[in-house]
This record gives sequence, structure tokens and C-alpha cells, in this order.
Amino acid sequence: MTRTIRVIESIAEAERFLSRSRQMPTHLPAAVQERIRAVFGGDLTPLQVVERIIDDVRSQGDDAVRRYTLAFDGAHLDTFLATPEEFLRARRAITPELEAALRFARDRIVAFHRRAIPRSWIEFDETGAFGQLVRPVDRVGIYVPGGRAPLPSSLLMTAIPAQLAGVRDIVVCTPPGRDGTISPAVLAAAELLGIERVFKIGGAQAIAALAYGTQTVPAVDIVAGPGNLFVVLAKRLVYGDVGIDQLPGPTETLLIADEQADPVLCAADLLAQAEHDPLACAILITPARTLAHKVAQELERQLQQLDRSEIARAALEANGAIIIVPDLERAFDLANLFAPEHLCLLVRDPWRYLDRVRHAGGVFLGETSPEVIGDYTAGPSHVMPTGRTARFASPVTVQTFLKVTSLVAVAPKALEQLGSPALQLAMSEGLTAHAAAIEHRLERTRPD
Ligand SMILES: NC(=O)c1ccc[n+]([C@@H]2O[C@H](COP(=O)([O-])OP(=O)(O)OC[C@H]3O[C@@H](n4cnc5c(N)ncnc54)[C@H](O)[C@@H]3O)[C@@H](O)[C@H]2O)c1
Ligand SMILES: N[C@H](CO)Cc1c[nH]c[nH+]1
Ligand SMILES: [Zn+2]
Repeated sequence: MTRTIRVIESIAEAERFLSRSRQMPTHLPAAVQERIRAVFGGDLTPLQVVERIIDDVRSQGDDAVRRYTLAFDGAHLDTFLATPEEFLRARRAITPELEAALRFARDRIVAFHRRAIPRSWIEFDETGAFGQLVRPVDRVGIYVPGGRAPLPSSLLMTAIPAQLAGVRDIVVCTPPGRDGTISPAVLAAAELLGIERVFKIGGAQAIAALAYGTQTVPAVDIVAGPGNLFVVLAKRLVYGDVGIDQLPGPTETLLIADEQADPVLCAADLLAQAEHDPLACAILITPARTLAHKVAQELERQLQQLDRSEIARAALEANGAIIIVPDLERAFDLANLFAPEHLCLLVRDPWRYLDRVRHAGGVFLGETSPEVIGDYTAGPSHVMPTGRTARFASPVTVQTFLKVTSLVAVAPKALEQLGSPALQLAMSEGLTAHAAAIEHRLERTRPD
């Protein structure tokens, strides 16, 4: 029988495989590379492609956006902003069931994130008042993926935390299809959240437009939302000129399963993420050799029935693995090395292992908690760090859209107490102007 996914039995090989760079992949799907060649006339790396696009959008604005929209999305567009008529058509196009599902998801996401809204605080003591003023950024641009599948759920998962943070102005970019339209479900989700400006722009050109502004797209303070390799690389490059949420790129899922896990469910969970992108990662780590072989067989069987089997197969071939380990302890070590976006525990009593989880965007406990529920209705944002960035990054939260201003109000009677040691420190750094700024004040508070 053919086997699409690799099976790894050596720990050293597993470590090598799991620590490969996923943000700078050396092999691109052939179709993607061909497109690059067609557009740029040569074999540019994804990073070079993105640099070119950003430079062009920065210097030529909408003209460059138009050109790249035609080149990569096949759409001829004069203007990018979705019109009120398009919103109206979208409202009519979606079924009542889909509308109800969007509302249900919205309510769950709001309820979850409401519990964790950071607040300003000021503490008064005998030395004065000190604290943190927590303020939202003014304007956020949200990228909603739409190349291979429109993801209205990603709009909810990014925009709702921004709205709860108090961001007043939210604009959206999402790629158009060849006919220049965008998914009614994305427009319906935007309308549900009261977002009025949705631009039909995708990929790196969307990120550049949001970061630097064009004649029609306003420059924002934070660019947020997930996307493919080109979107993620563009966010890396514009960071600093603009804030970003994190680097949520091609989806990853890592399952740890023991001998009691159901191979049908394991395979289904792997494929559910593999179908997102040929660069998605789907990995199973298990000490149960029999399970490993059953999952490999089951993957082949389920692949036959999948609509998006081509994408899923490419992902499994490029970035899929079944890793057989001596014990569950070793499985968690490898999972922490990989720092997956999603860590799914299909083991007996998964709660027992929670302390072993150090790096993951989200952890999903047990058979009734498939990652896919997290994609839609659990509540936490499904926009999560990928490419080993979960070692230092977090999923989108309300905090993503907030920043802190420190507050200092020293009580006059505490100036000596805080000023004298500060003076010592300033002198030790050789910063005499710093010292003088303190001295002048101390002189004023000392009795004549
Ligand atoms: N980590 C997360 O939280 C999360 C959440 C949802 C989705 N995702 C990921 O988002 C991604 C969505 O990817 P997608 O491709 O379907 O849609 P996308 O909207 O991210 O990207 C489509 C755009 O990519 C650009 N593009 C395509 N081929 C190109 C090329 N050869 N050169 C330059 N630009 C090119 C085009 O401009 C196109 O508009 C997937 O990888 C999915 O796994 C991640
Ligand atoms: N699994 C993706 C996050 O990595 C999110 C998503 C949206 N729609 C379906 N899935
Ligand atoms: Zn998904």
C-alpha cells in the first residue's frame, strides 16, 4: 500500500525534522514557484518576492496593488473597497443557518475574551502614584485569508478581541477570486461586527497596503490576522513600521496519542489541518506502534474521500510525520521542541500531562476536544503562533491590540527618598545632566 506520510522511529531524526525552519521553507509547491517565475521572470525566494511587492506598493500605491492582484489572484480591479451593494448581496446569499452559526461563534468568542480584558491601574502609596494606563491602538487592519478557502471564522477570531480592546477603526483586507468578488460569508461576518471597510486585496500586497497606506487603503497601527507564507513574511518585514499581532502562518497540528486513541479520529484531525495549505504541518507522535500503522492506513483511506485531497496530500508529503517514541515523556519533549500551533492530547487522562506542555499555541484535551471546534466555536481565538514562534508568542487576545503607558507621579515628600539613590545611579553611569535634573529638585525641597 502507498504511504503518503513519513514514519520516523529515531529520536535524532525526529529532532532534526521537528526543528527545520518552517518560516523559510527550502521547497515550495511547484505551482507556487511557477507563478513566481511567471510574475517576476525568475526564481525568486519567497522573501525576495515579498520584498519586491512591499517596495512596489510603498512607492506606487494602488497601481502596484492592482498589478499584483491581477498577477496573483487573476482579478482585474479598478477599486478594491467592497460596496454597499456587495454587502447587501452577501446578506441575501447566506443561509439563515450560516447566519445563526456566525452569531453563535461571535457570542462564544465575545464571552471568552471578555474574561481577560487588561485594565488600567494606579496604586497610591506614601511615595506617590504609580501605574499603567492601558489604551487601544487607533486603527487595526485585519487580514482574512482567502486564497485557497475564504475564512470568515478568522475575521471573527481577530476582530472581536480588537473590538473588546476598544479599537475604534477596523478595516479588513481579503483576496478576491478571479471574478473580483469576495466570499459572502466574509462580508456577512464583517457586517455582523459592524465593520464597514473591506478591501479586496490579498497576500503581501494587502499587508504592505495596510502598513504604509495607499490612495484608497488607510495606513493602520497594527496589522493582524493569519495567512499563508507570503502574508507571514510580509508581516515580518513591515514590523517596526507598524505593529503586528504575531506570525500566524500555515497551520500546524501535533497529536500525542497513546494506544487507546482511535486511529480514525487521529487521521481525521491530521487531515483537517493538512487541507489548509500544502505548507501545513500534521504530525502524530505516539509510543503505540500498532496505532501508528493504523493511522498511516487510515490517512490513505480518508484521503480518497477528501475534496481537498491534493492539498492535504502535498502537506502530508512535505511536512507530515508519524513519529514513534519509546514513551509519552519523550513525546512531550519532542512536542515542546516543535512548539506547535495546536497540540492535541489523545491520551488517557490528558489533564495529567498538562504540566508537561511548555510551548504550544493551544492545547486540546481528549477525544471530544478536536482542534476543529477550536477553529470555530470554542471561544479562544484560533489565530495562533506557528513556525516555532509559540516558544515566545501567544494567540490573538484582547491584549494584542492594547499598549501600556507607565504613569509616574512622585509625592513631593518622597523626592529625597527616590531622588538620592537615583542620583547615585546617574553618577555611576556618568550621566551628569541626569544627576543635575535630580539635584535641582532636591535643592528646592531642602529647608534653607
Ligand atoms: N495560524 C493561524 O492562526 C491560521 C489561521 C487561519 C489560517 N491560517 C493559514 O492561512 C493560510 C491561508 O492561505 P491561503 O493561501 O489559502 O490564503 P491567503 O489569503 O493567506 O493567501 C492568498 C494570497 O497569497 C498570495 N500568493 C499566492 N501565491 C503567491 C505567489 N506564488 N507569490 C506571491 N504571492 C502569492 C496572493 O496574493 C493571494 O491573494 C493557510 O496557510 C492557513 O493554514 C493560519
Ligand atoms: N485551523 C486554522 C488555524 O490554524 C483556522 C481555521 C479557520 N477555518 C478553519 N480553520
Ligand atoms: Zn482549521
